[in-house]
Amino acid sequence: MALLEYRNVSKRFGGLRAIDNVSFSVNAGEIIGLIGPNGAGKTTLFALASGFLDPTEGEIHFDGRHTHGMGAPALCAAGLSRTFQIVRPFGDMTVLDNIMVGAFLHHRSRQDARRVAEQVLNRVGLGGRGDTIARTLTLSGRKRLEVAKALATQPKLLLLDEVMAGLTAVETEEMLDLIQGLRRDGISVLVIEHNMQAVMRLSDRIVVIHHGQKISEGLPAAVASDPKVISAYLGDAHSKSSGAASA
Ligand SMILES: Nc1ncnc2c1ncn2[C@@H]1O[C@H](COP(=O)(O)OP(=O)(O)OP(=O)(O)O)[C@@H](O)[C@H]1O
Repeated sequence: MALLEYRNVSKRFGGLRAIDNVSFSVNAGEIIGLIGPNGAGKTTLFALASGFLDPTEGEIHFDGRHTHGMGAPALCAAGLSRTFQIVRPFGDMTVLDNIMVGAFLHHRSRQDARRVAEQVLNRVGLGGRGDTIARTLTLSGRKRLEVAKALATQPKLLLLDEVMAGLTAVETEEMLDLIQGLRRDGISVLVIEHNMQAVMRLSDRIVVIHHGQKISEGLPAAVASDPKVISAYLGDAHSKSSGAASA
């Protein structure tokens, strides 16, 4: 069953068609990878699904509801939570207090929110760091905290925006284990990731966006050998290297 469904979605920013007639879905229990060159439209698709933006055309449905006009807080309460590419913890607060902010969505009492936050803290491998001031965490710790803040809202679907960027090989493996564990716990995942090896291993299916359009969708191996995908990435690399050469 589709948990999240983009139906012929377009989004214009003034004259720019950032998303152009995109359709795909995330079914319950799936991990879907969303890839594409820089500026392709991936973050805009996240913003559309999570209620930060509404489509100019088309519809998005989450858990059987048309999401237009719901806004981010209502979508989060309905079970869709996201992380941000730039990690932004409440820097002067402790790690546990950061996670409690998410837990208060469904729990009024401080005691209940704290209990949920402590479970999440252990779940993401930050057990023992609850009293640490958030801004003193390493990048890997801040990425885990970002996932923890989203998890504390007890989502059905988690949108993860580049949670492996900048991590070492070992930290990347740990993050892959964590995400696969979340799926085993019944959480579906849509992940934007530039680390190709990681996203190919993690995902059941991959959706490829280029210039706002979906150019490919399928099993990781099929997508990786799709000529349209190869050309989108090589074209992008080529234009970047030409830019670098002329700089
Ligand atoms: N609020 C906005 N106003 C105007 N243009 C925007 C806005 N948000 C995104 N864009 C433009 O929409 C296009 C898609 O951007 P988006 O950030 O979704 O790409 P992306 O695939 O997430 O890129 P990256 O991998 O570099 O993060 C870009 O051309 C971007 O400049």
